[in-house]
Amino acid sequence: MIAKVVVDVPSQQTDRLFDYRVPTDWEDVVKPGMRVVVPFGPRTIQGFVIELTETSTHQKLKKVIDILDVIPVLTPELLNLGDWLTDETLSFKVSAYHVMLPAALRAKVKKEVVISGDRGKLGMALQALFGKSDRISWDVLTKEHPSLVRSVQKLIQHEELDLHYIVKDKGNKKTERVLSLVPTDQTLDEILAHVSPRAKKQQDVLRSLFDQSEPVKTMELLSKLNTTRATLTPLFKSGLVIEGEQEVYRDPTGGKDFKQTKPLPLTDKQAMVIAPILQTLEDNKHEAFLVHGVTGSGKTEIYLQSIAKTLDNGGEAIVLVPEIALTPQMVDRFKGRFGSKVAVLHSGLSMGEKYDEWRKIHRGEVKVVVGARSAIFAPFTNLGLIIIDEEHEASYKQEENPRYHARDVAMYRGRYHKCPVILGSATPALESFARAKKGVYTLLPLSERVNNRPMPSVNVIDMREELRLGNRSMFSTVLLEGMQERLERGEQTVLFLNRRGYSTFVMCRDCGYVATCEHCDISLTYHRSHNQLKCHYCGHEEAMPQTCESCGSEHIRFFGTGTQKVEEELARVLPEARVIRMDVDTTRKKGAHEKLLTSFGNGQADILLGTQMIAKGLDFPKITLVGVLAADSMLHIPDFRSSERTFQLMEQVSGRAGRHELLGEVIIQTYSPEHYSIELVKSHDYEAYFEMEMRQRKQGGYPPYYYLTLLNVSHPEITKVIGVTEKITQFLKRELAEDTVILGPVASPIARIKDRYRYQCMIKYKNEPKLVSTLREIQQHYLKEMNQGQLQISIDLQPYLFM
Ligand SMILES: Nc1ncnc2c1ncn2[C@@H]1O[C@H](COP(=O)(O)OP(=O)(O)OP(=O)(O)O)[C@@H](O)[C@H]1O
Ligand SMILES: [Zn+2]
Ligand SMILES: [Zn+2]
Repeated sequence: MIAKVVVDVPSQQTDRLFDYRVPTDWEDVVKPGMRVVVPFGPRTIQGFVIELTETSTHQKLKKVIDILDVIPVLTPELLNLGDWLTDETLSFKVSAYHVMLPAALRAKVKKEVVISGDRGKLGMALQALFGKSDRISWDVLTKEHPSLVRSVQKLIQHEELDLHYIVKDKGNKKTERVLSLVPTDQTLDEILAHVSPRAKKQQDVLRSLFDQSEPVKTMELLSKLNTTRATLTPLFKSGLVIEGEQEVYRDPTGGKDFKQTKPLPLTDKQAMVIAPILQTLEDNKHEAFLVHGVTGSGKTEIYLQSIAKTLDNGGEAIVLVPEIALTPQMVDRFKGRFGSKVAVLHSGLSMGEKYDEWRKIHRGEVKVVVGARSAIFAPFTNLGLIIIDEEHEASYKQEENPRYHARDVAMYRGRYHKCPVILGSATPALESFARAKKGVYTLLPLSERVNNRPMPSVNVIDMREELRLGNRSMFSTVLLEGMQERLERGEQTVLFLNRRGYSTFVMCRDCGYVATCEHCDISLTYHRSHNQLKCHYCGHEEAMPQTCESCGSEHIRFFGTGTQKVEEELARVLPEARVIRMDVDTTRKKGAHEKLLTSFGNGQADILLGTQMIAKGLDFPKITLVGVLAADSMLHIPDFRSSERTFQLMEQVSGRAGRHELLGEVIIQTYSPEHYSIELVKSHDYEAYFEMEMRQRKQGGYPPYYYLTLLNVSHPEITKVIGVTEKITQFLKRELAEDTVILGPVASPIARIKDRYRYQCMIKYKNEPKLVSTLREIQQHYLKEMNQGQLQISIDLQPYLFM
């Protein structure tokens, strides 16, 4: 038997299948989707078995050296998906498979086969191999007793044996020690007779264990009986008690209890929206829905009840939430409804915790996954529903290879499993809403808040006018009065500072010199806590200069507004207000995010001040005022989506106000009050915004009217970068269709990062059948230079970042 293997070397030359002979003993063991170890040149490396065949066109095949899994880590569906992903994103096959798996599986792992059931079921040969021990090394098994692997695999499937991973790094599974009596048919009195009647504690241990059918945690028993390990030693010696290890799942929610919630009776509007979704679940068919529901319209309850129906049908569900919105409050809503059937995957988990969550999915122990982007690859085999909340979020696009969008993967899996995909948002991506209008997605509008609670009123303040009236503070008069009022009434304020593209840079007031990073063409950010300047691209740090580097003036100051500065200003103008600040600096510690939010929810603060991370998911009844400082800071980023992002963010932030009984008010401070992306937030009119923005996109030739591809070239030498980009542009112009637009070569908006110059070229097209093959040709042409030299060419077929 021949295994066709993708080896773990992400490069162009190795991006194909290699044939290896499967040792006869393992012909029944090896399955597609398993990881194996194979010889490759002088080394041995990991690989994925993709296919098994009987024949090979090659003579003299090398053999598979080791197998790393007993149950394939990639299902047949995921193997196909990997193929598709490779084509869609022009990435290497092995990168596509790796993105679907937890990082812990990449680490070098020692494994042990451990007896978890009845020793008697093992058969003679295995019993002999285990001897008195309850475990054997996987290496010893596969290297010295390859013929026993098949029976071990079967026994693992029947849960008589278990495979334990001993990872040296953090991906380790946690185990705890457990005690049990050595099986015997003696009565309790007979067992007790083995120890001295004066050894009370030993007797207590035996008595406690006698009543138990399951092993008991050592630590718990010792503390319950108020004794120490010394008590156990004679019991081990006399062979009455044995100690083993049992896997404990690390609990990413910290062992917190969840209040069980019941489905709410749906409002009429919610009922209308959920009906067609339930129907497709009933019919087992694929359909894509776009739930366009204003903030606070009860989208989450619709998700919850759709999931409940899916589980009733025996299916599984994936819920994607943007990383930033994967707040404890959000997770609680799913755990509260579905309890231990829910696994949670997000970047805050350690490698080991992620691995544990993934294993629960792989073993079918959970039915629902709530997670960020990569949770879309959850290895469910009976997927019944996929939900993407806040579907407009840019974080659903991965910005490294494979550069996939989770929405596309969701549609692929939805078609494969014949199940519905729900996209939900108050402010859908322009592309999605356009598709819904064309009927590609079924549009389900929810235009009112639950129980007809009004949308918050929005007041746009022109900060230029404030300045003219002599107000130099960062708070407009209206906002300051608004916050004062909330303080008096015991209500809460959320202050949002839009930091994207607007950092605290250092500038000389005399000559206008701006401190920039010496490796990157980007201004340095001032960090007050260490009085330091930091580059957010390469991490370079330097001390805050005393004098201007360019003219020597001492009038060098930092500009712009950071959360710390706002906090200081608040302390000055509203000294009695209790403020919680949430930004990268205050939430770095694990659990800090949750702590801050909980104390705000408990009313321990009057003002919550923060960046993007407070824009979503907050649902607190006492928030009646939302203030936005510098709404337009993002508008000037050179990106055709900057206006769309501004509108989406303003709507999201506004949505935090007045979600319950109390009325909400929003105050937006801006220097561009007339811009439609800010103006239209006043009326919360998404459709009007959509029409305006679509006109702009049509004019500029941007999505959804055109498709885009972005090619980025970088190298330490500028002449090299320009030369290569120029050649590529010429080639593209020759090869691609007449009406395809090719822009470039131009310097990237950030023209240098980490001492590498960056140039780009953009392709705009409507229909370009030759695109992928042409791009592959370019990759092939520069193959050697990219592998051996300093040249990098990255290709993004669906760019979201233009820096
Ligand atoms: N049928 C219902 N009956 C009573 N209350 C409901 C119902 N559905 C939802 N709610 C409540 O209304 C509030 C808003 O609902 P939810 O958070 O689901 O809205 P959403 O559309 O997801 O909002 P956002 O997009 O702003 O996050 C919540 O407090 C929720 O508990
Ligand atoms: Zn830098
Ligand atoms: Zn100067």
